Amino acid sequence: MGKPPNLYAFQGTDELATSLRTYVLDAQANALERHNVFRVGVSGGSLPKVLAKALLDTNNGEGKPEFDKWEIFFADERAVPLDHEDSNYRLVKEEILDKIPAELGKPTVYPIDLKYLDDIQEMADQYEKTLVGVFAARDSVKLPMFDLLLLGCGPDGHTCSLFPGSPLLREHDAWVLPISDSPKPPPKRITLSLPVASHGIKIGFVATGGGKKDIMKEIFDTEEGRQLPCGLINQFAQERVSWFVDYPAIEGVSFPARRGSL
Ligand SMILES: O=C1O[C@H](COP(=O)(O)O)[C@@H](O)[C@H](O)[C@H]1O
Repeated sequence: MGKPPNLYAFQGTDELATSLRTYVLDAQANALERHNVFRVGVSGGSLPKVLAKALLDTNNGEGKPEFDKWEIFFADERAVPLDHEDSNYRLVKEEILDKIPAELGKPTVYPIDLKYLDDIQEMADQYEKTLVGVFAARDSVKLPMFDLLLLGCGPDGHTCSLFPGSPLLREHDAWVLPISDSPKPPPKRITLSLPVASHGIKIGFVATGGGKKDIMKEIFDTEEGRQLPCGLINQFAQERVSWFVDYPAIEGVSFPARRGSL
């Protein structure tokens, strides 16, 4: 039995962003030492804004993101054009990519292939092929191992586009899955599978605001919550998981949180 996930709580998003920066830069340093590249999977939703605060404040602490060594993948993506308001790529581009100061370099980004907007099975297969190309042949690597996965938590406990009760949660072979009936619009999406989403060297969740407190209590304090997608990642990845939350998001949560620092 491994150690439980880490739950770090902060007064507000400024403090949260400062610690998230330290966490990301630490993951970057480890990755660059290991293989001179930093492979990161990111989510959409509320995450990119907080991540931008963490990464783009050039006056914030020691160390800097070395973006020219970053390879950015999408933990999930909606089957829409890249400039569509629902696109996770658009969100990450507008919040982060477009604002990276030139001296920090440019990351390599892997968006979905728009050729397959009408065939999400093919879109998922192609994104999986992209991962295979980067993480080495599927036969030799059972699962791709991201250096860092940065995930969100929906108010129903979903993460990536893995929703509570979805049959996709039982998929153990594919790396990337299509979903055509997402309960949250838009319905057509692709997502990393649960085994891949649980397999990062580090997995950081960000959840902020009082709107998340009920689901945080469920995930951390109840047996049913441990079966929700976020709870399953907590179970599978244990101490490789770190949650970055603000105080309103854990109001009433009994699971011990470390407050104010990493
Ligand atoms: O639909 C999605 O929702 C989740 C959670 O979003 P949040 O706004 O509650 O943080 C997000 O992580 C995922 O990437 C997105 O496609």
